[in-house]
Amino acid sequence: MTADSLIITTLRSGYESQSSTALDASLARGEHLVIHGPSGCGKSSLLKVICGLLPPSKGSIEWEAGKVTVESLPRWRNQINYLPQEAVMGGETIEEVLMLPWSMQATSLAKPETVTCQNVLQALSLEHSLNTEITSLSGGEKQRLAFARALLLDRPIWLMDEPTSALDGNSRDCLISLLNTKDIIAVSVSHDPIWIAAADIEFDMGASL
Ligand SMILES: Nc1ncnc2c1ncn2[C@@H]1O[C@H](COP(=O)(O)OP(=O)(O)OP(=O)(O)O)[C@@H](O)[C@H]1O
Repeated sequence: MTADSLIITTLRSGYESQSSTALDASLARGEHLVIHGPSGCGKSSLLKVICGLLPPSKGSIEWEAGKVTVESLPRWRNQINYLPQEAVMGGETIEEVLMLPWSMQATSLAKPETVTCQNVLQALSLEHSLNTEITSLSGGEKQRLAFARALLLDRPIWLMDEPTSALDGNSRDCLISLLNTKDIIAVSVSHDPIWIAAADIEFDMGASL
């Protein structure tokens, strides 16, 4: 494992069944861990613990050779692209949504050029102008727009909850190919067998129930 590996040790949220196995994983750049299992077994809660949105009931997360603690949470959150089940828009137009991290000063990256924004939209087959109203987008388009913003943010760790739930097969395949080109660590929660098969490591939360 290299210094920028993500090491998850016996992690539990406390919302899973007592009999389920805790999560142990070591992920290097370029690797994707997928968490799957029956509805309600605690997948989203575990992902929220990895995000730092919920405290763990047990276990730890290590990144760049340091444990993620309450003190290091702000830095940890700056490493993460969190894509929750319901895509968070935070703006009225595509441009406002893409620029949310910059308008909230949540990143020190330079504001992307218009052409860069147009390129990420095109990479996700979003053929809309930047001033398109969000209310005119479908659920799948909103999900892809959240991915476009994540691409612009260019963070090393992507945490995705049901990333393909609103996508058709083509969009899902496009997203899998796109993620494979990125030098990121990905952890996702999914019920989608094709998404699960495309990941490098599987964690079946239902296996020990
Ligand atoms: N903040 C909370 N307070 C109380 N119970 C919670 C909380 N968060 C989650 N739970 C409970 O923990 C269990 C696991 O929920 P979670 O959303 O993590 O499951 P999941 O495996 O992701 O489900 P699904 O596949 O249906 O999205 C559920 O019974 C849920 O009601």
